[in-house]
Amino acid sequence: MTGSIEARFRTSFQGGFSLDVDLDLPATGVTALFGHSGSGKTTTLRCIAGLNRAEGTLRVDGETWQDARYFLPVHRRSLAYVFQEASLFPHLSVRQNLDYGARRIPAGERRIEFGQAVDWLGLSALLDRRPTNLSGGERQRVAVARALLTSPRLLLMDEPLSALDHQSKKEILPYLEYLRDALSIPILYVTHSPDEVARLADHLVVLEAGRVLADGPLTETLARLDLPIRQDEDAGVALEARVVERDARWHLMRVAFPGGSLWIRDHGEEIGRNVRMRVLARDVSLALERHEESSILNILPATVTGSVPTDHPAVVLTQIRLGAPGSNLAPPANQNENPAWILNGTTPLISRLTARSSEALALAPGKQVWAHIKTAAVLD
Ligand SMILES: Nc1ncnc2c1ncn2[C@@H]1O[C@H](COP(=O)(O)OP(=O)(O)OP(=O)(O)O)[C@@H](O)[C@H]1O
Repeated sequence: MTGSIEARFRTSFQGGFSLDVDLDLPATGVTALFGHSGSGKTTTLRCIAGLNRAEGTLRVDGETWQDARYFLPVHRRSLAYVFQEASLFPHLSVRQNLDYGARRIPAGERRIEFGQAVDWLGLSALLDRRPTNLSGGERQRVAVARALLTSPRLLLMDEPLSALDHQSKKEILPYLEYLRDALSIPILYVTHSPDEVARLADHLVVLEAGRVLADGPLTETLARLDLPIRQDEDAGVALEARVVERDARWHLMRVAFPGGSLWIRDHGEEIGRNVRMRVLARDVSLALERHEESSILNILPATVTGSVPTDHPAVVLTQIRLGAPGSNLAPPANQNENPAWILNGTTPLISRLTARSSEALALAPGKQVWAHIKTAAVLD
């Protein structure tokens, strides 16, 4: 794949850490850089910003910012950087802080106008306030708006929520989701929060010890069984689905995605809207039969694609693919799978089950199964 950001860097520090990454990242949406502390996330962003002078190549949208003979200095790189703590001018009002961002760009080159940034980040009621009178979440919203007013071609965010409490994170996330969908520029977003990855990312890069362990679309990468991101109790997959049907009597809505669809609690979105959902491995069980008498509403045909042990010998994680080509399970009789409600393609899920069940069902790659999905949550 040739993305809009091609970044290859090699650098090492006294103390032993070395970074060696080779990334092709998409032109739009949020790419999360995820990894444990010290894996090289911030160093990668700093290399992109030109704050660290690594060996390598950087091309953004076809324009070379760095190669063996050339190094575009930091201040000439069309990017904005949002840090953990908003660094606003305390003696200026919110409006003046925002103007400061906008002033750096000649009027003819502005791609994002003042009013638009204020709207996107919900700042109109705060414009005359001083940063010291704002909450941490509000300050971060101002910092993001100020960054956007520099009309960057690339937005870098380094753990922008990690200094905020739970409530402030909850309040700011919808703004970031909105930006992800509204902006036509790529956002590189450093985090070590799996929740933020699931909510915000479209593309996921996993770093470990300065190397790229994985680099791919969100759902596929979260479903990989060989990455540290899946280690904890909350292993699962995040996916984008479309609301296709509503059952008003039972307060349910059906959401469709490549290879399947699910009935979930009605969340109020209109038909045709996209929602982001998480399906946790512990909510997916596997069976060789479609248990019609089960209380479980969502039973989908799938194919086993892999399995790994976990930290506990009783438990394994199994990867399946919904709607896998070649599935020879009979289509469900009644309520579930009208082909019109399934988008083309396949979706991977992870199931958490006991090693005993896995052996009893003789689960192995290629085996056709029924996935019983107990619950799936819309992320908000
Ligand atoms: N200027 C420097 N000189 C020496 N070592 C450095 C320098 N900058 C970073 N390092 C080291 O490089 C490694 C990677 O650091 P980096 O900040 O990129 O990690 P990170 O994944 O962003 O971590 P965190 O999640 O804790 O922010 C760390 O071991 C760090 O100590």
